[in-house]
Parts: sequence; C-alpha cells; structure tokens
Amino acid sequence: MDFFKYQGTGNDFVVVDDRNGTFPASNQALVEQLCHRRFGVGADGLILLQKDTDYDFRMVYFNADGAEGSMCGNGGRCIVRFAHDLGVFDQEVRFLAVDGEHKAVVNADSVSLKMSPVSGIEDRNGLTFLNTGSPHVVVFVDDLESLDVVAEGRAIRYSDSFKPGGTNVNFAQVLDDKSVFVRTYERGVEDETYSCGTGVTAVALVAHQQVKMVSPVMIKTIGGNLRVSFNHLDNGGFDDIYLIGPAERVFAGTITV
Ligand SMILES: N[C@H](CCC[C@H](N)C(=O)O)C(=O)O
Repeated sequence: MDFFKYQGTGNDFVVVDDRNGTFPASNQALVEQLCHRRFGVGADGLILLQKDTDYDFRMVYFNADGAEGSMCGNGGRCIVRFAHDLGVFDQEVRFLAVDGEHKAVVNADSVSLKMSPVSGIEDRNGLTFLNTGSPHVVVFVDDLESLDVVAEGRAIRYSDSFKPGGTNVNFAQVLDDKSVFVRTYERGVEDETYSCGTGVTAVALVAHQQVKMVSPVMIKTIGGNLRVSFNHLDNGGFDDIYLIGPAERVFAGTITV
C-alpha cells in the first residue's frame, strides 16, 4: 500500500489515498502500528482521503492510538495539501470531516482552513473548556518553557470533569499583544505534540475573551507558527474561524501489509 507523510508545524501524519475504499479502517492495531515511531512509519495520526458524493473529498482521521479521533486542524490542512498535490482541486476546496463541512484555500506556502463555528467558552470546575471540533482545555501560564506539559496535561486529561471522553490540554503564554506561545498535551497521542491545530484555535478564541487579543492572533508552537482569525458573535460564540499556516509533504513510501 502506498502512503505519504505530511506535516503541519510539526504535527505529523501518515496519509493514504483511500478513494477506492480499501483501507482496513476498522483495524485499530494496524493504524496504531503504522503511527508507532519505532515499529512503524511514525506519526501523531493517520488520515484517509476518501471519496464523497457531495464534497470534493472526505477526511477520516485516526489518532496515533488507532481510534478514530475528533477533528484535527493540522491534519485538515495536511489532507488539503495532499488533495491539492493529487490534483483533486485547483485553489479552493470543500470537504467533509467528522465535525461537518470545511472549506480551505491553498497557497504556495500555507493552507487556510475554515474551522467549525464554536458555540461558546465554558468554565468547567475552574478550567476553561471549549470545543473547536475537538475538546480543549486552555490554561494560561507565566513560564511555558519550563512547564512539565505531559504531567500537568495528563492530570487534566484524565480528571473527573472530562470523563469519559477526556480532553486535549493546551498551555499558553502571552508573548505580546498579538501573539501567544502554545504547548499541547494531545488526547489519543497521550503525549505532547509539536503543534495542535484545533488546540491553537481554542487558545486564540480564549485569548480574545480573557486577554482581549484581537483577530488575527499569532501563535508560536514548538513546530512553527500559525495564525488564527475569527469573528466573535454577540451570543458568545465564534464563526468565520480560519487556521492558517504551512502544511507539506515529507516523503512517500510503500507499506508492506
Ligand atoms: N492534532 C489535532 C487534534 C487531534 C485531536 C485529537 N487529539 C482528539 O482529541 O481526538 C489538531 O491539529 O487539531
């Protein structure tokens, strides 16, 4: 089976053209093995590009643990770049993911992905929580460099407030009046990743609400820079949310299964 490796700000994915629908998607052990960094290709997740009758394509996303995940923002940008590389569309595309319709625009060095509208930001037992296609907690800290993201993130991810599904956990430090540094503990990878697209989207919206940052918010992650623009609605929700940044092919190969 042919596969490709893509990365978006260091969030990396095994990507498969499954337009013929033959990938064994219910084989969780296979997906987990392909994502394993010692026994497999190595990735934070695996994405299938499938056919859809009403859209240009359909995105099916699995976390590194092999289970189908909720929406993945960086993965969305990568699958858009992949579809563009395959010649599925020219510049603008409309596709279906687990959280519904997405539109995207491709440029030479960036992919702009329209995210699902967000209904609001809630306080859950003292923690700021919102769903940007995936569930996210956002915690602002003063010294992100030295924070133990895995230990602190894991404690929140498995805490009673977020059972049974759990949550992704983002730690953010304000850098100046328009930029934030973000580190994320990702559910389903069960580790810190270099960047999380739905996570930095969540941070930008919370930064607007809590720190009065205006759109677009510039985000620094370990794997590079992203930009999030949005429109704040009177009812506390957000729409016209765009996640913008690089997404590129790293290599192509063949898996023997
Ligand atoms: N890395 C992804 C998030 C994956 C979400 C996953 N960890 C889950 O909660 O199922 C992103 O760029 O948005």
